[in-house]
Amino acid sequence: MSTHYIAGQWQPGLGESLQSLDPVSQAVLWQGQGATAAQVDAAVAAARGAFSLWAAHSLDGRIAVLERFAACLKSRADEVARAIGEETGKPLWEAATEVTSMVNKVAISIQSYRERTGEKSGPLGDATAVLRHKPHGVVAVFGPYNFPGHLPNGHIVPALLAGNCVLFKPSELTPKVAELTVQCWIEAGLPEGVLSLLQGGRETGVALAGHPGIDGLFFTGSSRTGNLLHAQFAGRPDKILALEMGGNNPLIVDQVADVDAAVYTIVQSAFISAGQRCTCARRLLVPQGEWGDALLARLVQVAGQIKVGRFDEQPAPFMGSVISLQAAAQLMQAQQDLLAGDATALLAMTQPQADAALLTPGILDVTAVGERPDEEFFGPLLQVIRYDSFESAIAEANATAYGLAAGLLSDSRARFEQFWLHSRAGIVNWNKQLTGAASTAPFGGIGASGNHRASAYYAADYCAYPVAGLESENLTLPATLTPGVTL
Ligand SMILES: NC(=O)c1ccc[n+]([C@@H]2O[C@H](COP(=O)([O-])OP(=O)(O)OC[C@H]3O[C@@H](n4cnc5c(N)ncnc54)[C@H](O)[C@@H]3O)[C@@H](O)[C@H]2O)c1
Ligand SMILES: O=CCC[C@H](NC(=O)CCC(=O)O)C(=O)O
Repeated sequence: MSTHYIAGQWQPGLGESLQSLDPVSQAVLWQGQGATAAQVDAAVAAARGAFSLWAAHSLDGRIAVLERFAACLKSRADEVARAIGEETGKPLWEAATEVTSMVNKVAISIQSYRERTGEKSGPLGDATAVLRHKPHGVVAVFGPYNFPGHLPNGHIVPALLAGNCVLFKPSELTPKVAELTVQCWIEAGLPEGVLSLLQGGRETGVALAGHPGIDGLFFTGSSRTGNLLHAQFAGRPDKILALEMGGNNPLIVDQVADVDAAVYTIVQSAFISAGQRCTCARRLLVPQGEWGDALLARLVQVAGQIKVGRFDEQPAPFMGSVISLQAAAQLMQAQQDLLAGDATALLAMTQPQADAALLTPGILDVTAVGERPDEEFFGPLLQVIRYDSFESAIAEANATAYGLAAGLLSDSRARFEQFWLHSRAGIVNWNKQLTGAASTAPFGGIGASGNHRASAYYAADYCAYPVAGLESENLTLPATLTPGVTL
């Protein structure tokens, strides 16, 4: 069984049994065994062995491999999109956009590498001041399930471009997409050992994160896991750790002229990917009063008509399933807990079939809930909070330990400027949906959402370290010697 790719060879796993399931039909899509600590050791050793040659490759040589990878993905786009749809449940149209993002990541990373971590030099006295960048060495990449192709790719592409060797541990819920991605790297001609694929869950993750042979770890996933990794890396300033984590993202609605535009933007913010994007709006802040009541009535009407269905259903649904029956059950429980604590269902989230992870959009008014949980409910469950002044809406928006994305829908520039000044988040949008961030911009959050190492366009920054130097072709005595030295 080809489960792991280690030292240029596909090999079976020797660890825990793994299966990935179609979240709707529960059909088995992939099965194998996770990588053991010994297999992690072998992959780290292969990467260490491959590092100096890969780092010494010319930049053009590494770019050529990346471009062949992008070409392979393009030629297998339908197959990869289908695997994404099957494993995550997201509709095919959306899975296709994920593959496009993966392809585009290559050109964007090359541009970013040159701009942010390329070479610079200039005269300084009788020498040349030179700035170059070097790769860290061997880095681990941990991916989440919600973008099983695009998000690990957002670490892997810039890491390889900078000359690092990579140990890729995808989410245990999406091994098939990871396998297809690695097949493309192999087809692109990546030298042996430069990239390994280690499938597995927590056990494999723990073995890899704690391995003394890695120089860094680039993580995208939940704040819970990210915090564990942060604690594990404490006292290790020699290792680089980039954490891209979750959010409890606020979206403030001001009294705007175009109600339908507001409703559409809220739907795209809260319910795309069945609410399984780190940037999804979790808290909708709506003014008290008649205008706010009318906006919510329209939102409930539109959200109640959203088409939910299997990833390959035709006509296409807007929302697919959540990742698993377990995730669906947890979300249903979260809704029940909120309702038990004084929330009101404006539109109850439902699970129409007990044996499928399809959920319909849910909208709860939680204004009356005394102690609102500052938690990320990673699914189609939107919490509404009514506010009485714009200042109190901003305060409410900031009432979170997270700080990933925040947005404002308002016709007033002055209000946007006030919001921008006071909001605490790495992404601050105005009259645009919170989701769908551009790869040509940095992407990261503050607070519990990240550790100040933004990804996307700024991923180049954590993939290489700067080396500054003073250089001169000849060693010469300076014209004036310092006092007290005679030659
Ligand atoms: N900020 C971002 O860029 C971003 C992007 C996408 C998703 N996310 C977040 O990711 C979460 C959803 O993804 P998920 O559920 O797959 O995240 P997760 O934290 O459960 O898993 C992420 C990865 O960590 C591994 N892992 C889990 N426990 C581990 C441990 N104890 N030690 C080592 N590795 C471990 C998993 O196997 C997986 O590969 C959401 O919270 C979402 O907001 C953030
Ligand atoms: O689920 C979290 C990420 C969602 C996505 N963000 C990006 O794609 C950032 C750009 C990049 O990483 O290249 C979104 O905002 O929808």
